[in-house]
Amino acid sequence: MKGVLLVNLGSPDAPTPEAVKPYLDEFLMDKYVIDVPYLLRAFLVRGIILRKRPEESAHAYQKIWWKEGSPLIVLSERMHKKVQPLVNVPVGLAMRYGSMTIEKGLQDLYDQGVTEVMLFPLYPQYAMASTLTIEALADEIRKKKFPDMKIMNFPAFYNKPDYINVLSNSIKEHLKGFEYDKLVFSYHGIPERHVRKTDKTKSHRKFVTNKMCCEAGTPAAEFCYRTHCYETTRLVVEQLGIPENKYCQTFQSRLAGDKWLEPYTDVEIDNMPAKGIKKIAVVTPAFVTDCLETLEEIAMRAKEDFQAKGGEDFLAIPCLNDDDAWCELVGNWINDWSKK
Ligand SMILES: C=CC1=C(C)c2cc3[nH]c(cc4nc(cc5[nH]c(cc1n2)c(C)c5CCC(=O)O)C(CCC(=O)O)=C4C)c(C)c3C=C
Ligand SMILES: [Fe+2]
Ligand SMILES: [Fe+2]
Repeated sequence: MKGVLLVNLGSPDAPTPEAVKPYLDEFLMDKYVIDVPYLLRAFLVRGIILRKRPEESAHAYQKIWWKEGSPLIVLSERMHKKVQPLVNVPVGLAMRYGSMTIEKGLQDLYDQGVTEVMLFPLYPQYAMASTLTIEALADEIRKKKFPDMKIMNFPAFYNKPDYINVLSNSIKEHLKGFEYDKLVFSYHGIPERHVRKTDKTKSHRKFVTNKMCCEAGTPAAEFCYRTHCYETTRLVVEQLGIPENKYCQTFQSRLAGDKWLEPYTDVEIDNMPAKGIKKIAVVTPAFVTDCLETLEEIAMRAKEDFQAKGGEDFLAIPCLNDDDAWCELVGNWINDWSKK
């Protein structure tokens, strides 16, 4: 029997330093996230980052936490609940980090008689810190615990016309009645090195801000997160007919240290009021679910910084979350696969 496992990133169990610390430890000790040799990673993460970060992150989580729990988990569960009745195969939900593990998700499907799983990372664009780490862990668990199970990885959907359609319609709906000088497409950042690592053609060398690093549709672009982001932006902008001077693309949530993809969201947004850009809307298409990075970093912190610099109107566009059209689309993709 076929079945599906939807996988999102995960959250700590509570917005406290005690709960955030082990969560961040699991997250940042992942070799696909901080991709340096184990001893150096342990020194960076446990010796430096985890000394202060759990306190700071817990404080940020407290600002966005809901009565029912982490927004990312609650919204993923709502989406899961809407998708299940639309399809004829069991659908599970798991998180890459935290207590809703991929192992439990696979076990649950296995117990229902599922032997063929479609693994569905809830990320439109491919990155080793998001998609690949899910695929690698699921395969590791399969080999150890479910050797007779088959796993098929649902590919990145950053340019699928039906996804672009749903995303564009959602953006259009949220922009209704909002006059803006600039629509900012802000994607989660990654170190530039990650793009080079996943490029099997090894043709990525220099990155020039705001210029493509590889051509969409070529082998170099197959696993290029940066080009996937540019493609999502290009296709949405094309569908909505947004002129070139009315939008820009940036990357958020960088950690100190390496060179991350540019331009940086915080720097760009801070500089906008001085350039006369006083009304902005921000959309975050690297996330299908609202989370710390959209609700706190963008809708709170970026907004405050923008207004402190003289910005007037700021609209944070919600992610697709449990939007009906989005859930229907995921249901359609599952049905297309399960009927094959
Ligand atoms: C080296 C560090 C990180 C990389 C690379 C990275 C890539 C990456 N992350 C997401 C999605 C999410 N990240 C979230 C939080 C978050 N991300 C990092 C670090 C890296 N992410 C940290 C340390 C944190 C924790 C919070 C903090 O301390 O600031 C979240 C939100 C989780 C939540 O509970 O709400 C998401 C979602 C993607 C898609 C990605 C690569 C493309
Ligand atoms: Fe992240
Ligand atoms: Fe590229």
